Amino acid sequence: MATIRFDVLTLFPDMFTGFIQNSMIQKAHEKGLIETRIINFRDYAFNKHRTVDDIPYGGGDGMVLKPEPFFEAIDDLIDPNEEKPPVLLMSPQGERLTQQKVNQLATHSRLILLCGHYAGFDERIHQYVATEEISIGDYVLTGGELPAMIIMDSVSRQIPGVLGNTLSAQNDSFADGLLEYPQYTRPAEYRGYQVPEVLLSGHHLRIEKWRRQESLRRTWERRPELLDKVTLTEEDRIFLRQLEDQQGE
Ligand SMILES: CN1CCN(c2ccccc2CNc2ccc(C(N)=O)cn2)CC1
Repeated sequence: MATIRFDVLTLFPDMFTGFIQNSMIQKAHEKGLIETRIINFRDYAFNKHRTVDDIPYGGGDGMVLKPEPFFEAIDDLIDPNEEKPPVLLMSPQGERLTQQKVNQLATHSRLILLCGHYAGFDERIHQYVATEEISIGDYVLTGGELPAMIIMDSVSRQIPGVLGNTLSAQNDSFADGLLEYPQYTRPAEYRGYQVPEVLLSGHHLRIEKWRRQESLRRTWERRPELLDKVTLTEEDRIFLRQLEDQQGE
């Protein structure tokens, strides 16, 4: 029994082959934790020429995705007696994707993702097919396929058992709201560039402290607005005050 299933409606199913085969999703597939169905919504364009798009009413450039294929596909995918799963429309006008949103999406057993192209979707798809709209960021893409893969990747990571060591999903920086601390590996010195001594010390408490402080420092330097949402210990506050004092100098 898969713990989550992704149904993706797209005109470019081949875009997903490499992504699915070369990611942890493949292993999760084999473990039966994740199922994916990539569906070409042109298969649901039952008009004579199987067209999925048409010119916009009111004039203007570009082509708009017709409602029919999406309504027909959803009717085929969703059993009317079942509770309707989230139908996510990937668009620049959507709610910004955050780790919190990802975690919430991961609680569902099924997600349907709508990938648009051309000039976008007929509004009736937004209104009556999609249950919510998601944007991966404030920039324009040619289609919703990459945003759909981002949803699949980020949500899959939150499914227990998908990542080998479940700890790594919980320890993700965004899980505690801070940016990730610096990582190092061998050699300890390379072209004169040294790995911080503390990491070679084997003192786990000192290493943990150093990592927490480096997460705080990096967040303070690059994304200070994230600090408002983080639960800080007294020790954290002391460290941040030191950073502020140093900046004052
Ligand atoms: C020139 N316009 C063509 C139509 N398009 C559009 C409009 C509506 C839905 C999907 C798309 C596909 N594009 C996306 C999709 C998502 C994102 C995101 N940020 O999540 C950015 N772009 C917007 C751009």
